Amino acid sequence: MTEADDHMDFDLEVEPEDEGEEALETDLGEPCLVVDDLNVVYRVIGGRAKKEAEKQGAEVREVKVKVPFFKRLLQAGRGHVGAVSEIHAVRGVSFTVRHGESVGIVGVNGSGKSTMLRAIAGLMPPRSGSVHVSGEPSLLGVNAALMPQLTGERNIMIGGLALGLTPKQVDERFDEVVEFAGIGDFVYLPMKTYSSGMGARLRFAISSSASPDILMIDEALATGDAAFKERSKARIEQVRENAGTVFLVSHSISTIEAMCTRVLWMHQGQLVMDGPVHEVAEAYKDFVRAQRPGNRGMSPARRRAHLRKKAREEAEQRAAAKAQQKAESEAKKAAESRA
Ligand SMILES: Nc1ncnc2c1ncn2[C@@H]1O[C@H](COP(=O)(O)OP(=O)(O)OP(=O)(O)O)[C@@H](O)[C@H]1O
Repeated sequence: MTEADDHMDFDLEVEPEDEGEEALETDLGEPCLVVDDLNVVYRVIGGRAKKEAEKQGAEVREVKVKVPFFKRLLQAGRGHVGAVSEIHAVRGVSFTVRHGESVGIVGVNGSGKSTMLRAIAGLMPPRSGSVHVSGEPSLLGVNAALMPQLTGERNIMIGGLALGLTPKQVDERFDEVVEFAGIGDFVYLPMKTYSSGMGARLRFAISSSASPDILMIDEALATGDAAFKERSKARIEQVRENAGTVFLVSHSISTIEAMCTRVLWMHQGQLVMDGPVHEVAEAYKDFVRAQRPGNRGMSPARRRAHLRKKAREEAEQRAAAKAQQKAESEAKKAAESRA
């Protein structure tokens, strides 16, 4: 992958453990989350974050910050801190989610997936728009509470308490959380000594231990082996059966297909598609393939011709299927009238 392509690190391969797997359909309840015209903006100083965001296609603009006269006097001779820019990470996103839904979020690097989850969890104030949640949004609440300098053991207690469990309930679930995270005796060491995968798995294990109303999983599943994924899937189904809602951000489309019923596709901070898992997954895969270096070289005219040909083929397939259906139903009617 070249540097220019490194924001496209998604995975279209079907993982062996995801082969043929689909999320269970459950009865959907009342809406539990309404995101209404959400806009989230980061303010950054200096050029690095700005450049990175521009490379990822985010909307970036320089802002003029008025420095009061006395501050300018105080800073005189100290050099300036650099230009201030605003990165518009989430742009006018609206959707509603019902109890029991399992929602995947896809999009290339920097498309705003994590920022949106952070805003839903109340960790990022929106610039405008609103998020209405009924119930307790989990994971990130726990993330905020955890402390890297403390042992996994202490963090399980802190995280459990943050999720509303009593100390006795945390004690009862301790072994299960450690086993789920697969971190063994590391649980007695400070979390800052963990690999990023171990940390992510422990956070997921803690967050899902209290059957939260809304469970948010940001890439944690990518850090586990097949057995961890299997345990996660069972945990996700359990949360949904208790009418909870699951959000899953993943770069692995097969993980999303195996675990979600609905997908939101974000691009450059905007919601470009929201629909049933297979519909959005197919459209996203097409987009990813078209972005691959070989295909990106296609001239606009050739790409248009390619898309026209594809649309024609699909229309022909649909017409053939319809004709066959009609012929079958006429044959059936004829057979019935003969009988
Ligand atoms: N803490 C931050 N400060 C400034 N800009 C940020 C910060 N976090 C994210 N951004 C910028 O906001 C935009 C959206 O980033 P975000 O991390 O939400 O995207 P993402 O889709 O989750 O990406 P990835 O798949 O790489 O995790 C990007 O342009 C990113 O550079």
